[in-house]
Amino acid sequence: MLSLPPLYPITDASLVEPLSAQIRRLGEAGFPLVQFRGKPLGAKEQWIELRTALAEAAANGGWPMVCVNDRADLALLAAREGLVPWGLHLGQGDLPAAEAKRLPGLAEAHLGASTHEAGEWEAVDAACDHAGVGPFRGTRTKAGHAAPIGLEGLRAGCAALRAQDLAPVAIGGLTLADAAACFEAGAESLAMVGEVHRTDDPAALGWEVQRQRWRVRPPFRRGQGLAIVGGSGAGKTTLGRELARRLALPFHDLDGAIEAREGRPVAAIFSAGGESAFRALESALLPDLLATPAVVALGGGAWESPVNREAVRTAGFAPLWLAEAPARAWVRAGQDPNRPLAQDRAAFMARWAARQPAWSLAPMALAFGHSSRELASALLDW
Ligand SMILES: Nc1ncnc2c1ncn2[C@@H]1O[C@H](COP(=O)(O)OP(=O)(O)O)[C@@H](O)[C@H]1O
Ligand SMILES: O=C(O)C1=C[C@@H](OP(=O)(O)O)[C@@H](O)[C@H](O)C1
Ligand SMILES: [Mg+2]
Repeated sequence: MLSLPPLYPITDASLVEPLSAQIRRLGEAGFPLVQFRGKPLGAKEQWIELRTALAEAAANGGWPMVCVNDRADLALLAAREGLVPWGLHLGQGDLPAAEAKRLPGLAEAHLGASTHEAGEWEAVDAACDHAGVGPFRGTRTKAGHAAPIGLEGLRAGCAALRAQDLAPVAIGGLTLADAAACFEAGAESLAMVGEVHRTDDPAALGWEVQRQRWRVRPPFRRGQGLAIVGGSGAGKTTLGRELARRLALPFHDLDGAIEAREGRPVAAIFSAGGESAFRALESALLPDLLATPAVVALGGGAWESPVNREAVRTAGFAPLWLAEAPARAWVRAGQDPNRPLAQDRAAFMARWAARQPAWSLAPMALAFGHSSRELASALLDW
């Protein structure tokens, strides 16, 4: 099943703040995925805002990922400009997902559907990998919506979607107080419009919703090995060491193991043999670190290799994507002399954007500005 963030914010076109500014602000707050919903604005304004948002995200490591609501035409236009959105969310009356998938540039886009009742829950277009289930309750952000489904409807909808391997997204007037019940009912993610724009601290809201999800569905089992993946400077090594200490498991840093084996720093390995020499060492050493349960922090590029991903999977380790905002990671890792691929900001961001689809295969952990210690506590609070 597709891995989604616990909280999925949606833009609100009734606000004074332009949609592109909302997306930038939510990305900076730490949200990896935001839905661009431009209704009821006209096509011209929606297009300007969408293009601005996607261009800004592209220059910032592909963060946040943007899912376009309704407008396959605008998603297509964006793709034609090389600004392929993360996904496209289609309502019952919009272009069918299977047709949208045929549009040039959108073959890889994540397609979502809106579902409101039995019948729709069981018959989602096979081109989709996630779907909204709602409305949970009546909401003022959407006029003329379907009847509220409540907790029982949500439970039935989520079960039907999960049976089709679709990630269920609860939607419709949700607040923080609903989070635990919605996750218990089977939601993978909570989509919010009102609550996320009402609060003056969306990061705190995102953090609390994430805690609720982890309490209901821990991201790994006790005793199970953990493989932390994500970009350079995300905090993988720091979090990994902290988690291992608390779990009383050994800690291995893949870069550290390589340096110990080679007797020289990462930068020296890169300057002597280039990136390919370093990648060969990563793949050769990783299986040793996965031999017994441990917390393993991978380097920023290690998860790109299908061989390494398979090694983690066959070892029974739980992968965890430490999904940090790349701008924040750059402040920490940028121009570190021992991180050869973190020297030029534009190259760092382009690499981040290219790697994000692979990282996002793993369940994510979001820091929202919290320390590694706080993140470790939240991850183990079950
Ligand atoms: N959650 C965090 N908040 C603030 N600083 C952090 C956090 N996690 C890591 N750091 C700091 O950022 C730098 C990079 O962290 P590191 O663990 O080496 O990242 P990675 O292994 O993902 O490249 C370190 O100086 C570390 O102390
Ligand atoms: O991004 C990358 O490809 C790299 C990241 C580094 O690890 P961190 O993610 O711990 O910085 C290290 O493996 C090497 O410099 C290459
Ligand atoms: Mg590291």
